[in-house]
Amino acid sequence: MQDVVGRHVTDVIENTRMHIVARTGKPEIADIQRIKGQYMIASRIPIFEDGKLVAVVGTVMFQDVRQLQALAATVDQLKQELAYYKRELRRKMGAVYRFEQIAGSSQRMEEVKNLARKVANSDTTVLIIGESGTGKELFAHAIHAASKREMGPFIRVNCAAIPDSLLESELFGYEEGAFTGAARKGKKGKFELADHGTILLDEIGDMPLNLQAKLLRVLQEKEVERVGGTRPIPINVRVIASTNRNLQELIREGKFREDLYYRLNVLKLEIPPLRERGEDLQELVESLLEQLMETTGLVVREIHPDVWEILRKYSWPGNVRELRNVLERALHNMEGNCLKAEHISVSQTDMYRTNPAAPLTLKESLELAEKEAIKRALAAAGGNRPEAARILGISKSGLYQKLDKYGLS
Ligand SMILES: Nc1ncnc2c1ncn2[C@@H]1O[C@H](COP(=O)(O)OP(=O)(O)OP(=O)(O)O)[C@@H](O)[C@H]1O
Repeated sequence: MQDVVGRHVTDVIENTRMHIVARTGKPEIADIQRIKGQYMIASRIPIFEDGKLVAVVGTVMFQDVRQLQALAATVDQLKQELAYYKRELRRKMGAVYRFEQIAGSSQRMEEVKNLARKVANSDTTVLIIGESGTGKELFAHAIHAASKREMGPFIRVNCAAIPDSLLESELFGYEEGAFTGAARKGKKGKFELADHGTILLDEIGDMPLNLQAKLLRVLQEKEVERVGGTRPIPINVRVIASTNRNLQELIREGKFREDLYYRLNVLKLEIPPLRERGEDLQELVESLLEQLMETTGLVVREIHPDVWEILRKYSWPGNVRELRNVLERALHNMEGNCLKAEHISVSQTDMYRTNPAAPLTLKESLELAEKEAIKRALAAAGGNRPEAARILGISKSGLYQKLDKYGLS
């Protein structure tokens, strides 16, 4: 140490640039420097006092660049492992779909996907509306998976499937002894389970009014109170709500709270029905068949052109879910590896709704008219079938046969 004091740095350290930094005042971080035949990683940092450069500090981070290469290799491996665990965790947590898996490049779908992608990374509440089977849940998954909450839980609650009497405790949990006579232990609700993640409130339009009020408070206060509980529990949850019902109509009917609607409707995603995006059909069929071949082990090598004709003419009242079901049935009906028209079974009377101007055979026209007449009679009879048969002027058994034929039973 003694013998270096007072000597110029260039006499002491090989290939040094300390004196240059002392002149320029510009720090040099992680620079490669060759010393005694070895490459090292060095940083040179100028020190200022009252705006005046007074010293330069030099440090060697790696004595040998090979150490750095080893570190880089370790980081690479860790990154790969992390990606693997992220994938596994995501599968376990339930958010299995990503935007890339949402098939459909029609302009309308692209618009919806772009909007959803844009909003995914914020904590914005999203309201997804669209007919049943259009892919609302898929979008909710993809938004979660593209957000900074992706490592957190994704919890879905179907508000229509849970009896009203249980929904409150399902959503908000309950404290020990909350239910009289029951020695049940307390339980976390879905909101608590979704902490640091996303909750999907599916079929929100079916939530009873009293719970809508409680939900509104939860969204405003960002805390939940368990049934029978006395202390609020803070929660950090992103909310996505979805419905196939017309919420504005429900508001007019007094069945949905307007203030809750505005709380949820921060960003609205409208998923178009399949019949309005015929351009997506081919991409959807390919994507769904790929999934189905994987799950069923059956293989389609060829699709007969007649199949496309049927699929294009059909109006898809059940949207993509129905398309998936039709394809799955077709796959099981197939004998070889070629998908043919005879394997596809769709309701004949829903065939031409997509294009009312499409020419029909006489039989098809008659069937359409018959189906329409039956629907009207049933509506007029308030669902009473013998009465509907009387209106139609046919026997009860005749009506039952036709209900079966048209899938109306
Ligand atoms: N764009 C798409 N690409 C691939 N698969 C899709 C697409 N849209 C929907 N599906 C498939 O269709 C089925 C129904 O989708 P999903 O459950 O998301 O519909 P939904 O709108 O939430 O229906 P519901 O309102 O009845 O709950 C699922 O099997 C989903 O994988």
